[in-house]
Amino acid sequence: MATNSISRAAKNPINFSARNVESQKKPIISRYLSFSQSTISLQKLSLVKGYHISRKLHNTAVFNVLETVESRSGLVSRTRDPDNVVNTEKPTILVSEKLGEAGLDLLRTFGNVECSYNLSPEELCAKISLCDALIVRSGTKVTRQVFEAAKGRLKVVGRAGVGIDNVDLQAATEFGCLVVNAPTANTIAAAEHGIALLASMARNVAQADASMKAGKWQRTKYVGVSLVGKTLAIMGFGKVGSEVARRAKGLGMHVIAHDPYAPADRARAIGVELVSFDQAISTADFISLHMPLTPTTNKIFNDETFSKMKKGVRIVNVARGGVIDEDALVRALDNGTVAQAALDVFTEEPPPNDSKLVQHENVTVTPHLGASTKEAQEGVAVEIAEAVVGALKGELSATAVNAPMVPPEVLSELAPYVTLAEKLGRLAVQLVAGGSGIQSVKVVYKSARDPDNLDTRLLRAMITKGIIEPISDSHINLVNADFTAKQKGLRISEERVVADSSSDYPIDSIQVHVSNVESKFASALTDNGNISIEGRVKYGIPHLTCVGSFGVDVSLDGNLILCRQVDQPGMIGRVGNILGERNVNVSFMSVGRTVKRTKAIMAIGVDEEPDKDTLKKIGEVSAIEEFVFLDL
Ligand SMILES: NC(=O)c1ccc[n+]([C@@H]2O[C@H](COP(=O)([O-])OP(=O)(O)OC[C@H]3O[C@@H](n4cnc5c(N)ncnc54)[C@H](O)[C@@H]3O)[C@@H](O)[C@H]2O)c1
Ligand SMILES: O=C(O)[C@H](O)COP(=O)(O)O
Repeated sequence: MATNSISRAAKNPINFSARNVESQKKPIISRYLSFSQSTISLQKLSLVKGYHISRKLHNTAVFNVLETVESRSGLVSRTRDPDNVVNTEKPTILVSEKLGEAGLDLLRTFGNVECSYNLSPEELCAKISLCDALIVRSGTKVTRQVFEAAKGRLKVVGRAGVGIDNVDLQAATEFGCLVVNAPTANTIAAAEHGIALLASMARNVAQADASMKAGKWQRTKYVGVSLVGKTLAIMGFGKVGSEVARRAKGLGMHVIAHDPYAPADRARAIGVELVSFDQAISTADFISLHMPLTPTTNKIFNDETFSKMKKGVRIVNVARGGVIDEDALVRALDNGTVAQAALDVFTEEPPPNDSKLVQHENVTVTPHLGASTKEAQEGVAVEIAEAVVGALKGELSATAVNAPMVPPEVLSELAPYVTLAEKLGRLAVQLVAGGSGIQSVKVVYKSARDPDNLDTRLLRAMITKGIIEPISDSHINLVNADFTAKQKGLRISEERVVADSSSDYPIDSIQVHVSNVESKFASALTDNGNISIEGRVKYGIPHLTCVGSFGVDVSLDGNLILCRQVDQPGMIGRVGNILGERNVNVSFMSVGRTVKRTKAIMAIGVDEEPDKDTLKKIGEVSAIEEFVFLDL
């Protein structure tokens, strides 16, 4: 087989810096975000045509160039010159929450900076149509109404911090507004706050302080517990979680962690054992939460999971309030399952004044202060100022969270392959067994095209998106895919296999191989121990064509059940009946086998998600040896 290797491990990722991209294909976004002070007048003339970009709904992540926007003369704000001779045209940057001085200074070198804090939603909407950029923290809600009120002028929203849950990303993208964040500068601050809460909770510092200020001297009431020798479970072993682990080890704690997607060797390197969710919560004396808020982690700490914890466990949360069912936590505190909790984040911020959780005597609270150190705020301010200025200049940003930058002609040809790529990524990650930790993914494109005539950056980004988004709150696109993969220790390499078919079509097939992991569905593993899947586009529709060593042919739409069974008559009917009886509509079925009457794989597309009982019934069919349900 002839191979033309274009391997690009994340060690040497595609450089999306502006300089590099300039020499490749000029990104569309720079055509309308370009904003250089020296050449602004010429640019203004050349910017009479820009592009309005929208993101397709429903997870496809295909970004469409919708329409050209006739005139963008509103791109430039006018500042009155003191002598009233010339108009110095500079972008206007609205900063709606406190930002470090170093960041403000940097912004002032480039634009007119207006700092207006505590704006009501109406006041923000009234101002925004005069602004080219908006910088916020977690306290400003950047809603669809804000983008509507901007009337096309707002070009970039900068989130001075990690979480972008206060920005309506869908609306931002629809309105052609870039959103950038500052994901790394507050990691240490958040980790230090976690440790501060851990230690002060264990020694009742806040309660004892309040008691003394109330004129009491209660030495026996506030006897604490020691940290040394205790087991701490870190839930979410990412940037903040691993820094908390390092510090807790320094305090003499035994640290374990649960993170289904973290590489075991990164944990081992700092002496932390990765364990299952149940093992972590049932053996820990202290639990510290550092996972993102995603549909999977929403209220993951609830009545059921609290009941599995060691009686008297102590919990710290500096991640997001929504990962805890707060009513269940109050119950667990009341019945003594949880001895104490220390919380920096809440489902609703600020929480209501009469919140039972906040008022609970065994709870220590801080008002979302994790990132609030002078150092972190300066760092975040500079990180976000650089990103916003870069975006206003038309440069690509490594921390963009919603930037579609694909030339329209490339996009229209690749669109179905883009969908295929993301779905293969989503499928691959769902086939990985919890605890395995993905480190290395190889993507193989079979194509008759000359490599120079096939730009796979978007496909690679979408595979990365498919792999990372189900397990993280990161938003992946062409700009930030490599950056995010690298941050998560995920190496993605690409290889080209030359096909002898027609080069009218860009790609014959895409294979995704995940190395050295265990699989929830053993049949997805090939002889070399990798999870391997392959897909193709047929009549414009993405299809799954291979799972492990088994050929199948199902369109990738809705949900998928994969079953391995003894190859014998009647299997399709039996499984089909179970689904039919429970009103689950089968959209397609395909059976693949290696040798007749031995083993076969059945791939079943279903419109609805079958309930647990239905899946159990499928598992009970005697000839079925294993099965897995996959959400596409
Ligand atoms: N309180 C604050 O001021 C503050 C400051 C910074 C970050 N944060 C929050 O802390 C959290 C972690 O931030 P980070 O920068 O370390 O992010 P990160 O992306 O580096 O780490 C998150 C980790 O959680 C893991 N994860 C995903 N799903 C999981 C699951 N179901 N179970 C266990 N682990 C899972 C991911 O694999 C990843 O390793 C985020 O929610 C962030 O918003 C809060
Ligand atoms: O997501 C973050 O970066 C933290 O939660 C900090 O938020 P803040 O900028 O509002 O302090």
